[in-house]
Amino acid sequence: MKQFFFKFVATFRCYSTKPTYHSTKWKAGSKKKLKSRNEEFTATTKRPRIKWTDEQLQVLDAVSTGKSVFVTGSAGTGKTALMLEVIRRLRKMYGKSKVAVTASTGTASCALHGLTLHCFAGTGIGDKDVETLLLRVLSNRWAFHKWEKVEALVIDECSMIHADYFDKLERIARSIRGGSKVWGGIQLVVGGDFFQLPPILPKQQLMEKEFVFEADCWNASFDLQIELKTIFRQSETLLVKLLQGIRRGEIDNDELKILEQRCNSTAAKEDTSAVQLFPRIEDVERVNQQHLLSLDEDIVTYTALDSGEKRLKSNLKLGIAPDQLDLCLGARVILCKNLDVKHKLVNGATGTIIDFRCDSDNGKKSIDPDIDFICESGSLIPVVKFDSGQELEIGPQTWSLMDAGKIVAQRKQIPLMLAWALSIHKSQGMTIDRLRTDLRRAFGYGMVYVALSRVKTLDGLDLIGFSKSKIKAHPKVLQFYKEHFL
Ligand SMILES: Nc1ncnc2c1ncn2[C@@H]1O[C@H](COP(=O)(O)OP(=O)(O)OP(=O)(O)O)[C@@H](O)[C@H]1O
Repeated sequence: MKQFFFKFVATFRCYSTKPTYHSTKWKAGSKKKLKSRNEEFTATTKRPRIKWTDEQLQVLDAVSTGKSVFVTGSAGTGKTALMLEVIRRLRKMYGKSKVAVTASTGTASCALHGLTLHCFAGTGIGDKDVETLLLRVLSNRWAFHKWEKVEALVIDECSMIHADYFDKLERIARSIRGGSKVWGGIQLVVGGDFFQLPPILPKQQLMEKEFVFEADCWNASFDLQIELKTIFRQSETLLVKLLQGIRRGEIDNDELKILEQRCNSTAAKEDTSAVQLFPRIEDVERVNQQHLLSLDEDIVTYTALDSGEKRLKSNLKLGIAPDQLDLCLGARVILCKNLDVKHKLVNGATGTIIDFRCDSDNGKKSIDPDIDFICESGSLIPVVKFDSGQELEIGPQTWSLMDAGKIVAQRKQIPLMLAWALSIHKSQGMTIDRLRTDLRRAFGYGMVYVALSRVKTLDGLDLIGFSKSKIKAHPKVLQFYKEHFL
């Protein structure tokens, strides 16, 4: 039986940028000598310099003076970029171990190198009453200790958190830490846009309160609630205006005509480099599998290698490298880890598999030896030609769940995913150059806005199954923004 020996792998610190898709077509050509191995790239990772806007500076100042802040804003206003700076400053203020970095989803928590909120809280999915959840935390030394000592709690993508769960966490924090202060005195920094995807409620669970801003403790939780207004992802005035209308569920006939012109363009249909977004995961898997099989090449399978504390391993499955990855020559892929920010080899960079190399081909073993356990077809390392032009062997990478500066669980896998299609849920937070989205099965609020707000230009957008009725903003969300930010 293959055995996995836990081995510490020095994980490099990457500045996590939001994924950006590049849609330049891969042109087949002569295979150039590979420029570098992954390891050589890791040293060059740098934090990009950002000139913060006045609104962003207001947030940073408030955070630096110990205030609790809620930051909202349209897609692409820099909420996550700001969160990364907030985290850096909080860590300077309190020390790394006293700042908990979390998000509502696995993907969002990975972008911040944090944990999911549920994982941090130690509550499980949080569906029990608060007394039961509190007992659960009290009997979990790890979780209890964290609640006791944390000074600042960062929560990103809060639009997907239930009001009820937020209230329960506040009660837990107060009970464990004592005193009468809201959240037991923890400084909160929460980010998200309620016009994007809402919380997913179990079918049988029709709750009176749904959005986290309806939580009883919401207003008392913050010293400052602020909406960022400057949009960075798009610069075309027309597109910005269009997206603002879609966000609020109101578009006029002229805007509708512009969107109808983006429907089913033949050029886009033929552009295989465009990323396809679907509301449902079944469609994503179907399209990716169809494309993979249509290439009629040998499939090479990679299975993730997990280690660490058992109760945390399930978190490794959320939003990062897949459990199983099937690749073949010609497969369209995206990177799901930052390898080198400076050279644009970042989470979300797209490319095509052009080769598989056996690690012993070049006479010396230089890629992680765990490739033997990950690759079922004999230590084959995929070679990707990125749309930016670079060719690179992609060896296994390590994802670590960190808590208070310590590694608590790890996954090793090839940092790639199939990229012909993605779910709209997965795309929240991404920037995509060339996008095709099939909205026929779109459901609920915010979905059309999330899908369309990924593109940077109107030219990069192709729509299928679009109709005005799919553009919907939740009345409670409209009311919340009217009360707080207009
Ligand atoms: N002050 C700034 N100046 C220039 N660019 C900025 C600034 N703030 C953020 N950005 C850039 O804007 C882009 C969008 O930022 P980011 O992804 O953080 O937005 P977001 O509000 O989190 O979007 P979404 O709601 O879709 O997740 C990123 O490329 C980011 O680096």
